[in-house]
Amino acid sequence: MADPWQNEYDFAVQVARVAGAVIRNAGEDETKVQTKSCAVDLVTQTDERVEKIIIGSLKEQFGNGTHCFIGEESVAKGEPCILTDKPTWIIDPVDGTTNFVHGFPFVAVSIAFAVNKELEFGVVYSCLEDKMYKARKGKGAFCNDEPIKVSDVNDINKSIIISEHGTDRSIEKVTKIFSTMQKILCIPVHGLRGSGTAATNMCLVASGASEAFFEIGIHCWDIAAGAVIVKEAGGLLLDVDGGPFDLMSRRMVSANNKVIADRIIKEIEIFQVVRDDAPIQKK
Ligand SMILES: O=P(O)(O)O[C@H]1[C@H](O)[C@@H](O)[C@H](O)[C@H](O)[C@@H]1O
Ligand SMILES: [Mg+2]
Repeated sequence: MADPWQNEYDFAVQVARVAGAVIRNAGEDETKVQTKSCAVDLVTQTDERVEKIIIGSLKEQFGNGTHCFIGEESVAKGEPCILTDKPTWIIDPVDGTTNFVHGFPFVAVSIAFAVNKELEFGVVYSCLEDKMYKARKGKGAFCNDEPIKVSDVNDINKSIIISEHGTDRSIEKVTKIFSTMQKILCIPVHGLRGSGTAATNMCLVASGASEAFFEIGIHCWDIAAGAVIVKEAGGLLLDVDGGPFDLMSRRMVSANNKVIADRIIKEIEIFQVVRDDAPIQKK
């Protein structure tokens, strides 16, 4: 049988490359900051422009009305964030907006595609490094067309773990986040890292540079593409309580193997976040 989503996959790679070039070439004016949910949740003209370019091209190519779109900036403007069974594109035009604004050199375009609520492929273009990560369900994961795989480290004491502190600065959440990081650091692990972009963090796990990345408070567009890439590189995804991974829950552990994942999960202090697909008035 012909591969049903190959055109979509190939096109997503092309669009991500175009989007990455727009980000790389953004002028000073296009890095001027506005804020969204709070003073440290940043957005620029570039985030909005790149999302329009991506969704515009996808609609032009596959625009017979059958495809749905969940994009970070569209959702910020009130579009629904509901994953249905329909073919759905899940897009973060600029993952690592804070990095982008500051010239901190990790910024990614993240494009995923789900059908029947199952992720079919993911593309993460780390555009300042010019690294194109991609994976298609059942077909392996690649960086710049070279196969990648997760690390084979089983010993937590020999691991590098990635986490992020996100944009919620309530003292209760920040305390839990740093308490978790302290406990993990003191296991001890070789190191704790964070690139400032969830999509890139997941690609670092997929390519074996880090054993695990976890975060509470990320959104589906930050991690959907990375989720396919980690899985196809031989890794796994779990909820922060060890249960099954739920893309809309804003909680995620991605790891090279179950031994490392379980050891990290033991230390995670969970706090409440509102699901991506919660009714808008409750957000
Ligand atoms: O908002 P963008 O798209 O830049 O993405 C987020 C990152 O991906 C998170 O890991 C990170 O923790 C932050 O929440 C950051 O906002
Ligand atoms: Mg993001």
